Amino acid sequence: MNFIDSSICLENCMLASSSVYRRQLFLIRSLGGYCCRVHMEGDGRAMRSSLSTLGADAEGVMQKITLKLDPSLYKGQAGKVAVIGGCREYTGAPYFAAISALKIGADLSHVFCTKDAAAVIKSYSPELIVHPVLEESYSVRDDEKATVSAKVLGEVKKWMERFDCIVVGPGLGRDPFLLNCVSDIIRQARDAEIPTVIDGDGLFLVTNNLDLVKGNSLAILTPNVNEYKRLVEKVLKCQVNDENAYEQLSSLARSIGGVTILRKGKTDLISDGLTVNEVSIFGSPRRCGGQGDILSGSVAVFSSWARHHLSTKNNESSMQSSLNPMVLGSISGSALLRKAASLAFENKKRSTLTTDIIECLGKRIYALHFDPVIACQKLKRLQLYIPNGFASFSDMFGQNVNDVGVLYVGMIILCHVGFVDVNLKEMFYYIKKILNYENNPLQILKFV
Ligand SMILES: NC(=O)C1=CN([C@@H]2O[C@H](COP(=O)(O)OP(=O)(O)OC[C@H]3O[C@@H](n4cnc5c(N)ncnc54)[C@H](OP(=O)(O)O)[C@@H]3O)[C@@H](O)[C@H]2O)[C@@H](O)CC1
Ligand SMILES: Nc1ncnc2c1ncn2[C@@H]1O[C@H](COP(=O)(O)OP(=O)(O)OP(=O)(O)O)[C@@H](O)[C@H]1O
Repeated sequence: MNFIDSSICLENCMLASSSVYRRQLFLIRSLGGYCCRVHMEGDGRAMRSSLSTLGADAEGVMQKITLKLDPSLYKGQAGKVAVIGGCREYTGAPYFAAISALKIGADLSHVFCTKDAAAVIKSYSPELIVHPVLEESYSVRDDEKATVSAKVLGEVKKWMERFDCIVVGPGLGRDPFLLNCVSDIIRQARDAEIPTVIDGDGLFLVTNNLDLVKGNSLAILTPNVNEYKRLVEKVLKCQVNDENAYEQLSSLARSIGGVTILRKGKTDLISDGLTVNEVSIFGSPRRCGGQGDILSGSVAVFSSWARHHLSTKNNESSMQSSLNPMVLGSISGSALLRKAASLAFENKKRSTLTTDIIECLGKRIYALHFDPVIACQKLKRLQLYIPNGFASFSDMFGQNVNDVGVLYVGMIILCHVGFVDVNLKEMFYYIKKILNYENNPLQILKFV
């Protein structure tokens, strides 16, 4: 009997000893990885597994893959995404997904929806590029269907290759004619090798037509509790088994040919069939509708950035190719949504709505770029400006130098991330980061 500390949930030892496994483990850790403890029995089967993931680790992944703001970039290089969704009933969902992508940092965000939904979505935001191209059965005669369907596909095709990622499903509805057209769009994206996040009614569609995603490693499915249940029943022909959640998820992803699945819930679980990762950062106790839509928009942006990040690390190219950008994008999207939801809840409590969470996305991304080196430089500079700062702090608070130092760092951190956006728990996380930095001025402070 042995324990393996890994980011991979395995069904047999052969996989555990594979070079792919070891590479993934090494690389995920070097990206700020997370820890999954799988309990292996003598015959190599994973009998019981428990994951322990630190929020900060998922944040580390997010921080590494987040595209740096760079003056040499031109419009579009930070990401172009499209949401395929929005019908008579649902206009909020595609808006939430598309606007979240923009707020996180994508340059352009498109929505392909029905004519009924388009005017409404445009009225929510002038930032979105809205294409009123989808049709529902009620607006198309039977004899027109083939022509209309070809026209819809043609309209989307004109744009498809420009996108870094598409999200299919938020607020799509379940009209059979519309879903038929969307099936063609999913095939088109696959042919063009465009990463595709499938959410909401898109999952209803692919669960009944698995061939649409089977074997597509650029597809990410983001099922909620109902959608996951339907997928498990359809693919694995059994019930959801939470005792065996990691193995079941991994087996589901493998059965659909290596797609990435982000199983949403109290803890988000992410698997591409080879690895299982969890994100359990504290989010919000509010379960208002639309949070899954924010997630799908976020995952789209982060997956694009992860692909970019891995493709530009030339010196490590052979190793980097072992990492799945879809998994990294899913981890990051989940972490960001949860952190934004937690901040929104701090401000709005029970009245927290999806739009409040969206407003917190940017602040959360900004807080990510906390750099202990820069913070320490600022700290040193501040000492020059307030030469008696430490003494006066001591006088004021009657505390010893270490406490004063911590307060001092706390002040800098608060300045750095913008006073209101850091809760106490996070402040300690940042302070810890500074203390771990070898040139930190607190080393000097200890001797003052
Ligand atoms: N503000 C907005 O615009 C928002 C819009 N949203 C959008 O709503 C859509 C559905 O997403 P959701 O997450 O409510 O679906 P989910 O939990 O699987 O189903 C719950 C129950 O409802 C039922 N059911 C659903 N659709 C049905 C249909 N057309 N016709 C009949 N039954 C249907 C379903 O039944 P079942 O599938 O089990 O038969 C289950 O029992 C999706 O497009 C999403 O993006 C959300 O993002 C929230 C914010
Ligand atoms: N019990 C929970 N505790 C904390 N966070 C949760 C919980 N359940 C879901 N979440 C978070 O909310 C996000 C959305 O999950 P949810 O299950 O609400 O999706 P959804 O039903 O598809 O959403 P939507 O209303 O947009 O359709 C998930 O990524 C997850 O991080």
